[in-house]
Amino acid sequence: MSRGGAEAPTQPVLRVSGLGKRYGDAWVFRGIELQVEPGEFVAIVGESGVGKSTLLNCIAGLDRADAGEVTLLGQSIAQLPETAQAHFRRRHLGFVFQAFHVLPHLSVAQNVGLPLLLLGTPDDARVTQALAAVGLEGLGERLPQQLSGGQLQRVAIARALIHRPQLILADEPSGNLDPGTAARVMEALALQVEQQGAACILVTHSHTAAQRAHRVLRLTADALLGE
Ligand SMILES: Nc1ncnc2c1ncn2[C@@H]1O[C@H](COP(=O)(O)OP(=O)(O)OP(=O)(O)O)[C@@H](O)[C@H]1O
Repeated sequence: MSRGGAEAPTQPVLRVSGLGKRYGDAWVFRGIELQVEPGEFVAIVGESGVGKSTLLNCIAGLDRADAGEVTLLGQSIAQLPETAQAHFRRRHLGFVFQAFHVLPHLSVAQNVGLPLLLLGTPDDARVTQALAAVGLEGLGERLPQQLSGGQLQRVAIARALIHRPQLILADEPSGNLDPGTAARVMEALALQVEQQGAACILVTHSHTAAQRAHRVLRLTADALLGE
């Protein structure tokens, strides 16, 4: 809190303006506007194929938008040199992919600890904590092939949260999970939002998962509409 009674203005974690993506002449979406504040949990829903994963990928810079701008923590990402973009993403973003992208030759603990290692701040105690938070205590020494699909999904979530990113992008993180495990995974995401003040954008088909969010937005070809 600032002195003199006035609250310091908070900067949005994410601002998306006029965002568009096309393949050839066909636009997947365009004119997308979105602002997400620290501590906000936003769910994005919409029909299959409407472009939810593509939107998330454009926000993360994993896919190049064809129109508009993405501003993360006040920084227009496209204006940074490529290596600075990669570092910025590594530091501030946590991404849970639909396909887990777990590295097969690293142990579960090494996979989860990788973001910290890449940032030059390895921390085994935090890895142990992160595994426990998603119900994988004691499984750190295993290889990914020795885990079930639902357990792998939780490895991906622990890895996305371990460096306490300011923006978490989660693409169907509870898609392959039984209802109990899905609830636990959503709890881990919600905790990160509440306790660390992170912002989270969740793409989901699950009504139950969307209920955890503060705002539910429906993606159409030319807007994100409040539900
Ligand atoms: N490389 C590509 N070339 C052409 N079209 C593509 C390509 N990749 C994706 N698309 C199209 O872009 C659209 C958006 O796909 P996307 O995966 O973002 O949708 P989604 O809303 O996440 O779908 P789902 O809910 O089924 O996961 C789809 O219609 C898809 O066919």
